[in-house]
Amino acid sequence: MKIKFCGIRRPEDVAYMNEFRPDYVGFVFAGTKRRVTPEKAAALARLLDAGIRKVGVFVDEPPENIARAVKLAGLNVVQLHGSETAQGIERLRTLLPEAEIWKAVRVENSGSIPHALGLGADLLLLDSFSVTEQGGTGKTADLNLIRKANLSSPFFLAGGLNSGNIGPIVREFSPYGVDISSGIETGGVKDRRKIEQIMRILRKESGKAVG
Ligand SMILES: O=C(O)c1ccccc1N[C@@H]1O[C@H](COP(=O)(O)O)[C@@H](O)[C@H]1O
Repeated sequence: MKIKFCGIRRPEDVAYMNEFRPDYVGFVFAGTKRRVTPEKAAALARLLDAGIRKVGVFVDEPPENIARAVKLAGLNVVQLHGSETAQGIERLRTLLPEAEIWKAVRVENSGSIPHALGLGADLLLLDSFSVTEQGGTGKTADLNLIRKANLSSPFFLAGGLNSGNIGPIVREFSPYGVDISSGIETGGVKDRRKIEQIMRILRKESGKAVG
């Protein structure tokens, strides 16, 4: 099972990533408290272990701006967390033929996942829905809707995952990967102890069932 830690924005956060080595780290380019500029992401990316893949999180950003950030910071994956369309994704593929494209689904109702499956992304990332925020909410996704969707393609699971709930959730859903942001923070900043704790749980779970 792949592990992504999101919302990296300080050199200390990069040091924690290099120590615990998730598969992916995410830089948030949307206008939230975790936002970094492409230049800042590039500076942090230079400190990151070369074996960790870099994800850029964007919300309804024009494809040309996304392409600029990807090239500047050397990102491997684009995570689209807004209401992006199939045409937007097609345009991104033309601009960034090498990048993986993930579509985040803020799971609101039974139509959310089927709609996203038709957009042509490489992978879906299932997150919680909120009227006021577009991601990084710390709120658990609607697991009943995810259960009912019975997805047959690999997906990332996100939304309020933390050391208290992640074990049973990954056991039930066997996601391709998990994405955690709020659950490894204390007082709005990444917390080394929480990262260590969650890595311990995920390594144990991977050894057990998820592979
Ligand atoms: O983290 C953010 O601030 C953010 C802002 C806008 C869009 C997405 C964002 N993060 C993504 O949100 C999910 C869930 O995060 P959490 O664990 O519930 O805090 C995750 O995929 C982040 O990449």
